[in-house]
Amino acid sequence: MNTAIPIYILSGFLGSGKTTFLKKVIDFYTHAGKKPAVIMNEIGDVNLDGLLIDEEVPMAEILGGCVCCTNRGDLSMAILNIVRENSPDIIFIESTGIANPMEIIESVTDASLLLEVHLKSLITVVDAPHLLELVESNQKKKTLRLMEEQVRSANYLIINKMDRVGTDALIRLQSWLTQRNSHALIKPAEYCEVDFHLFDELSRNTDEPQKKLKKTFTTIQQEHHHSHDHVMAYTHYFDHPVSIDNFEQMISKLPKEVYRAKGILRLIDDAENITLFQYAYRELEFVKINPQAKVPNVAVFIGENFSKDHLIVQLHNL
Ligand SMILES: Nc1nc2c(ncn2[C@@H]2O[C@H](COP(=O)(O)OP(=O)(O)OP(=O)(O)O)[C@@H](O)[C@H]2O)c(=O)[nH]1
Repeated sequence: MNTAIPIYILSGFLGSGKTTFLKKVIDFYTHAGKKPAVIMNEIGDVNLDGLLIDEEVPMAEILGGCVCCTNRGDLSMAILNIVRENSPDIIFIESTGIANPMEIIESVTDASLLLEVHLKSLITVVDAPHLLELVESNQKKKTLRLMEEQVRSANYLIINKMDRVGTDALIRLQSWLTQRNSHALIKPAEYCEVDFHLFDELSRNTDEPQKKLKKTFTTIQQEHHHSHDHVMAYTHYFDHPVSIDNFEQMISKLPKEVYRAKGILRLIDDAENITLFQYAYRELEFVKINPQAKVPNVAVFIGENFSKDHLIVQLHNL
């Protein structure tokens, strides 16, 4: 059973409703007897959103810049500290409205090299009237491109502020979103009021076999989802040392959709050392490391729409 602490990244353009969602999802988990923790990143030097969150909830703030551009190491450190100091059951990271989620995913996976956390889901909130206006003005503006990035990386999309648009707008937005991300679950909402039981169930099932997941989605949701093989990051913990030859072979057979992987290995032929591996743009690199604290044997794979099930089989054969 996977005991790693689940991490959820909350993305979405400035003012789309991330904090609104965060407050509600925290209440939901707190009432369910769980201990959530929050990491907030603000471009400015103060965190006003943090004031909206119950002070009992452990919170770390990264202020004065966007973690995706300048302070990536800070986010990994914030995760490490919050886990060590507060032992949460679940962690939410609220990114700045201008963050590129792929960079945040990198920081989370960096942290998962050092302790048992794992990226569970990326939720993107879109502001229905704002997005509609940008889309229909038909201009390839920077903001729209950033929103597209945020939409593409999500596996749960909330079309928020539905009180401000009509049903025809919803149909147009759903079509626009599905064209950019056919794998995410799309939920229209007012004030981010979504079915949190369903949200929790779907998040939990992300680790379940493909078949069961599909069944859950189709029975409860009745929306168009082609596949839930779409994962942003898969974290695998090894319970035994691996052979370097087999490992290299496995990496060489990775589909092109897996564009990044990294991890810490114990190698059969080099049992006394700990080896860090890095894989990017089809190049694999090994570095011996000497960590001060205990580290897990772990590999993290990042990509778009790759088959997690297929990868798991390859990893189990190592
Ligand atoms: N009309 C309307 N307003 C909403 C809705 N959801 C959130 N808001 C309001 O929109 C504003 C921004 O919401 P936040 O939750 O702070 O948005 P955010 O994404 O955290 O904003 P940043 O931290 O600036 O990126 C607040 O005033 C909310 O009350 C909605 O569904 N409808």
